[in-house]
Amino acid sequence: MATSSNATPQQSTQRRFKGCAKIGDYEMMQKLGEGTFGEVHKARQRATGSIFALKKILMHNEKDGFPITALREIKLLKMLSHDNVLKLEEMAVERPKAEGRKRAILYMVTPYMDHDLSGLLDNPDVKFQEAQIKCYMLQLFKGLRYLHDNHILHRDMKAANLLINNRGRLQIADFGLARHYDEPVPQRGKGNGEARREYTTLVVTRWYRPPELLLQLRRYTPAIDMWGAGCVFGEMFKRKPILAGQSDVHQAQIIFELIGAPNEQSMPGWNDLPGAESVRSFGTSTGNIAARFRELSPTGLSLIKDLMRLDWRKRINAIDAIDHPYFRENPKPMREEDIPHFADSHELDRRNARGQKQALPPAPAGGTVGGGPSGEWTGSGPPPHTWQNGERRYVPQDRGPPGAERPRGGYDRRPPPYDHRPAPPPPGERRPNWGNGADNRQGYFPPLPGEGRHPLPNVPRYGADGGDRRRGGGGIGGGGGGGGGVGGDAAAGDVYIPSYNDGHGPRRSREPEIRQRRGSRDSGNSRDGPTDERPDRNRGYRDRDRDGERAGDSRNFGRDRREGRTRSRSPERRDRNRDNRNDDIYRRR
Ligand SMILES: Nc1ncnc2c1ncn2[C@@H]1O[C@H](COP(=O)(O)OP(=O)(O)OP(=O)(O)O)[C@@H](O)[C@H]1O
Repeated sequence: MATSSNATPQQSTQRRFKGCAKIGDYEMMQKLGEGTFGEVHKARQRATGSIFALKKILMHNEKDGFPITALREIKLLKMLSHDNVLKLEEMAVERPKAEGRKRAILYMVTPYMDHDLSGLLDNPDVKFQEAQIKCYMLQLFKGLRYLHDNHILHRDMKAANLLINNRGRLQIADFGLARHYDEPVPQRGKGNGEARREYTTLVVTRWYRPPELLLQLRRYTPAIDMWGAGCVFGEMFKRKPILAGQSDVHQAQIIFELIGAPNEQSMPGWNDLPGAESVRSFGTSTGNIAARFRELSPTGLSLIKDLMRLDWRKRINAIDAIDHPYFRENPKPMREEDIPHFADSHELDRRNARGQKQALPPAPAGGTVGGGPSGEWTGSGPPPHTWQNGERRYVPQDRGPPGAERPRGGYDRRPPPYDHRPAPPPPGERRPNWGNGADNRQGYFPPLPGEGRHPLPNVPRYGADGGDRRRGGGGIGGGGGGGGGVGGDAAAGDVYIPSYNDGHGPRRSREPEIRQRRGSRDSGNSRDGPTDERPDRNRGYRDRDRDGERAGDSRNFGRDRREGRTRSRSPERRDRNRDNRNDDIYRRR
């Protein structure tokens, strides 16, 4: 009989990516989730009876072609193999039929996971014990250590992207925003280092977005994922997102209320970041994290503080987080097999249970965080930042010098001298081939619009006008510039506008119209204005789509693409079409 999660992660990580199946090989059972880019369905493989999750890659507008985020996710997941990273088993294709659809629909087939963390925390029947939280956090850190060690930034760390099964296994999912990290990987006891190249700041769902991204630091590091892990850690205790900002400015405000306002000591260089202007008036809060997390022991509090350090250079890395004393004190982390079983809980189930068709509105202003001083140490024993041990453990004070300077804009395919290549993977772990000597990382992933170099040869690009187009006059609301830009040098132009020569001569650059559109958006403080206030399900705001819009990519995707499409096709008709497509896949049962 098919049980849930027949395809165990352990087995699945050892199985090789198979290739492409037909959608008819699967029997659709129920919808598990829907996001900006995919709809996830539970399905039974007819031949084996095993249960899988099929993520249908939504093409909001067929003319736009295959979404670049899906392409990235597939490429990455095919390469990765770790117990705490969701495994892509195969792709399944649904061929076009005679009803007018020209393109095939593609599905990513992954092991079925009984819960996502967001759904689980939202389930009133589920109570987490601290030992269980420790077990999940350790697994999360192991997954992150594997990703970071392999030069991958996830860039969308949040509870809804952490999948859990009834055998206590946690896996990181949703790699649509992930990308290769072109810098030295984090080292034990040395925080997350510093980046030399620039990336787009328009990543990470707002409620989980770190302060440096809100202030538009482009040279960010794996520390952005560690901040998200800190938010998830807190969320497991509070059972709801701990920093539910209503706008980017508000997000920064509630972060500084919780952690303390930035200063040269707590966040060196913050004042020079493009978004600093908007937060200068926030006052001098000393933070209230100790009061907010009274349920945590001093070491637990020290872990959350280490994860949520404003200084991204000193934020704890995944290697050191695994070794944190919190995991050695009682209660000890529960063993995976001892974690109780729960009824399947996915974010969508919870939303349906509440009868919500649309996502919840975000928390009201200042609703969940803030009020009350007390950033000071209130626990018994020594302040957490002084802990040390004689072993090779986390030593917050000793960060060491940053790595050697890397030539700007360089796309040297040779391993740079500072590139600490990871040790060979343990049995059962697969690494992307850039970790195995074949350093083809550049061009491996198609860049999101606005960052990196285009992987395809001979595709002309526009927008490299030499100007720094960071918008917004230094305010958070102005939106960040895109990362890399042409040739990876954001300063040389952060607008990415591919022009596809369709045989009718070169397309005109859309730059003028983009400038115009930007101008109007900027003046309206658009990132915080009503047009941007679109809840991402009930988990904050999805920003990956802004990459597309911001960059003025003719292949605009995500929200903006859908908004564009709304002009010609009503939301009702769009929903009807989607429902029809769903009817179609379920009819095959
Ligand atoms: N393998 C799986 N097993 C069970 N549920 C899954 C699986 N993969 C995804 N889901 C469910 O579907 C939801 C959305 O999945 P995912 O985040 O991959 O899609 P997305 O379109 O990228 O969403 P988002 O817009 O939030 O990024 C998850 O939160 C989870 O509830």
